[in-house]
Amino acid sequence: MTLIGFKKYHGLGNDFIIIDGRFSLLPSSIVSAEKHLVISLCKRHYGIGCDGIILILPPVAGGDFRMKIFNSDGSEPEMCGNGIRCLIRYILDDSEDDFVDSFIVETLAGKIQINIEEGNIKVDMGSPIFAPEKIPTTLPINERGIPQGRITILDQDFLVSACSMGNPHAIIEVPTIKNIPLYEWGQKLETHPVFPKYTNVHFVQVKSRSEIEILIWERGCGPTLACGTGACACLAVLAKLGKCNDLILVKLPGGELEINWPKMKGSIFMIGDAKYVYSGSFNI
Ligand SMILES: N[C@@H](CCC[C@H](N)C(=O)O)C(=O)O
Repeated sequence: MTLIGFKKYHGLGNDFIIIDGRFSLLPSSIVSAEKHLVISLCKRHYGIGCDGIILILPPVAGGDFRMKIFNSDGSEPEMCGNGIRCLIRYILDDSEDDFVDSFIVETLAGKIQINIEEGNIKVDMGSPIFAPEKIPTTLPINERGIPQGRITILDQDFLVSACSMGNPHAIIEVPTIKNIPLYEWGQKLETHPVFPKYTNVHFVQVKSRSEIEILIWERGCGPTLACGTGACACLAVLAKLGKCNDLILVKLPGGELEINWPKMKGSIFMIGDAKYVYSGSFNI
């Protein structure tokens, strides 16, 4: 049996256990994230309980470290906005050097630049991707350059827009997010065939040109309290549709994020923090 230490962090209630593999080799069942192990650790009420597991690993492509993340169903997404803030908060808490305020994290979605500004974590989330084959989606591009189309599930018709922030997102504007049957609709939309690698799903209420509120169903997790990549994808789609400014406040069930896409060109920036919850260990 091997004892594995972890620390739990959350970003607006999107919670992760972080396992640090920078300085010692982790057992192969952890690094390859054996499905049954991830599922049992993430299971609420029966396991530690979290939306996902983050491994911090030595860099392989010139970054400071590498993030490997697993959803609570054991699948491996390309990127996670709240997760990367949790990882950076962990690094800052763990470090004795107060002067480091810039990091490069390697992810499956590429290298992510992070800066610490006035105690907040500012993440360069990269440019939104609208090319259908890169999301991937079979939805056709509309006149504003967004993959968009109608999807019918459970006798309901939805106008769905798609965008990738390294991982796929489906965005559906609704008059109000109250009374959305998230479990019924989320599951069906996540696995709809127009998204061959499945998708994260966001129901969005536009409150003004500078404020939106979203309800989230995450790929491989189900409902979560926040989704950083999703908040960026919502801004990208709504800004391109001419419905919001390039700097907005995104209200999520777990709190608020400031998202900025300066002049709608290049990278989107996400500003927020993450919090330590507790430490523990488990045997495998
Ligand atoms: N919560 C995340 C996204 C995590 C990955 C997602 N479930 C996927 O499969 O793409 C975030 O904050 O971005």
